[in-house]
Amino acid sequence: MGKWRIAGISFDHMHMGDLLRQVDAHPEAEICAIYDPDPARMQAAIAAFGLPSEAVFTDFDACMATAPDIALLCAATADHAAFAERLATHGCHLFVEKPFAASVEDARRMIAAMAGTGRQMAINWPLTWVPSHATAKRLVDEGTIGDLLEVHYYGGNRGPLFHLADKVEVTPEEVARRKPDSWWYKRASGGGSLLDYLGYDATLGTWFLDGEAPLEVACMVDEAPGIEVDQHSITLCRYARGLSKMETRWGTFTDPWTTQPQPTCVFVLVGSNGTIGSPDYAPHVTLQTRARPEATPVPVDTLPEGRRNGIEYVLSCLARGTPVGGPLSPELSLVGQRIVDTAAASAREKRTLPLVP
Ligand SMILES: OC[C@H]1O[C@](O)(CO)[C@@H](O)[C@@H]1O
Repeated sequence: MGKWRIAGISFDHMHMGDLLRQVDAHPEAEICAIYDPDPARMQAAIAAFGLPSEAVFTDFDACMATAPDIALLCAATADHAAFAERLATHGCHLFVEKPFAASVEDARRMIAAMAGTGRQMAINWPLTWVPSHATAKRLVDEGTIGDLLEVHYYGGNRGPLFHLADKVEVTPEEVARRKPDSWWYKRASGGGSLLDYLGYDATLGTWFLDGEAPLEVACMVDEAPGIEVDQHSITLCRYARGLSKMETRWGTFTDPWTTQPQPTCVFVLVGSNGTIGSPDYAPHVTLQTRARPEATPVPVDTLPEGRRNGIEYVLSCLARGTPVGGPLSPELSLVGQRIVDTAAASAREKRTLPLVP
């Protein structure tokens, strides 16, 4: 078989540049087309990957006429469902960059659109491929900390406009210039830290908990004057096994991939026989067990080929004809989306709510 032909649809989310880099680096894949209504937003990718003008489109249908095997979707969150419905008619697999959707209803529209096409949909959560979190999941699955009882997460960054693809930094002056027009700060586009980040915590949390869903959810968001979206949210989830909490923040003191801020961006997993601390991008996780209660660093695993990033993983599943699993599966991501929707409703109504169906 020839190479997987992959089209990049929409450059709203800066991760399009990172995903195209993963495609470009993959020996069995090639970028066949990119699409965005605004040519300026595609310039960096055109230059980085030497894309010819025939592969660059400002018209969606013309782009899809290249008949890609896989479409990568990096649209504003509120546009995921409409794009998925259009893409599903083109017979390609769909790779959606996080988050899943703006609502459970939209997520189910996406699942319904892809059902019966014979093609797969994957929702990529990049933190899945961070070695510390993958190592934490392995340790949980191996029973190292006994039964998992609590998941705690603090996640975020200085704000979505402070970096571009490849984590290229943007100056505070440029951030201030872009902020008034940016989709990230518009409610109707699916902006805000809760929609951007809670899906991470909720979906990876559900992965650590082997798919178990909470019973009820309570959430509070900040209300900054002059900003219509939240930049900080704290969510409590009551599971049959106890309480977990998930916090999202745009406005961390530093970006965790440059210098870990305080509070640390981290998953803390508490089990019946131990605990694991897994900071984003850390070279080791910290393990406590009953036999060895002192905090012990465990070097992170080297992720094997096929599991080093979302593109590698999805291509390896497609090559083997197996369904995508873990956090990338629509089933698990839908549980995360149900937590996100319940949290958003809880914050609006200022009360605890049962998990939405
Ligand atoms: O907050 C904006 C974006 O920044 C990241 O943390 C890293 O690129 C993404 O996961 C998030 O969607």
